[in-house]
Amino acid sequence: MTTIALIGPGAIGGTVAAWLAQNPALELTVCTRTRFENLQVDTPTGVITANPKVLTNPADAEGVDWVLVATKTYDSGAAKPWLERLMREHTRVAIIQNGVEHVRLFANLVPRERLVPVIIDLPAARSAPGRMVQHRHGIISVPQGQNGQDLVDLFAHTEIEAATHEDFLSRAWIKLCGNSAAIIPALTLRATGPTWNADLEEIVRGIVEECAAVGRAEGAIIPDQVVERTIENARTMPEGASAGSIHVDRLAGNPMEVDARNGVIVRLGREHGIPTPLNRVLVTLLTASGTPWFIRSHG
Ligand SMILES: NC(=O)C1=CN([C@@H]2O[C@H](COP(=O)(O)OP(=O)(O)OC[C@H]3O[C@@H](n4cnc5c(N)ncnc54)[C@H](OP(=O)(O)O)[C@@H]3O)[C@@H](O)[C@H]2O)C=CC1
Ligand SMILES: CC(C)(CO)C(=O)C(=O)O
Repeated sequence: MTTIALIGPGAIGGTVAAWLAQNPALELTVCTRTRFENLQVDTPTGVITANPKVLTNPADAEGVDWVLVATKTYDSGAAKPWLERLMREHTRVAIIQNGVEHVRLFANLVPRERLVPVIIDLPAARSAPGRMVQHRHGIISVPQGQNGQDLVDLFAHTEIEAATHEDFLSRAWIKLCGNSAAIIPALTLRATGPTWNADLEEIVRGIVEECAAVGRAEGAIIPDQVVERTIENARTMPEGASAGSIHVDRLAGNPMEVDARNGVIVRLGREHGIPTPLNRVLVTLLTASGTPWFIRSHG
């Protein structure tokens, strides 16, 4: 029996946990902030359900073989009390988050040799605690090596396609290029397709080209088609479509992963001497437009 604890059962964590729980050889514990009874995911091939052990207090957690962290990047620190209880000498910790800083964010919490960064392409949303919709087929990418392969094996029974990659760095930056453009709909609260024009195209191109330039300086191989594909996706984004989790967070008045998705382009760009004026302006504006804490707390 392999024991797994998943921290952060939101859109991604809840979906991943429900898929893993379909294998009775995996003993799953879900570490949550908001209690729920069971998991139910509407997947592209039907509804799956699961009844994992649910914990709300880190003091109740015990050592496991694997910890999967699926909090937002801005909640990474919240995983600390859970990790302190769940980790034993052999425990490996997979970080399922967007961005390119999985290792940096958890460097002071998990020994590097037991940390597995994960990139997930899987559009999902949460309608209520424990209730998720998985909109499309999911893909998981991890670095090559024993840890990566062992994580991939955990997903063998699922419909999520997991694979190791020799050049994980490039996978992460290519995903970030796609994610970087979502800052526009998160800011305007409109799909980009219906208002597309040459000026908007120049802005989207600039955002993604800045991301690609910084990624390449970091050592990633990013083909030009990645930039063109991202522009095409933005150009054809239909009215009413969601641009993904950052857009959902802005609409819900939640904190946003602005720093992990676009701020990082500015920060690392600065280190490499690469100008990132568009990302800088948009990060500043989106950060300034975030819902103030007193509105979030008091409605
Ligand atoms: N949604 C998507 O389609 C995709 C998201 N991603 C990435 O995956 C990551 C997760 O995103 P997503 O699932 O959308 O985020 P959600 O906001 O849906 O879920 C985050 C979860 O973390 C939980 N959490 C926060 N703090 C704690 C804590 N102290 N203890 C336990 N749980 C905690 C939240 O609790 P609570 O239930 O109280 O809110 C919530 O369940 C992000 O990096 C995102 O960018 C990647 C690909 C697609
Ligand atoms: C665009 C998407 C859904 C891709 O998996 C994503 O990464 C997000 O919403 O954060």
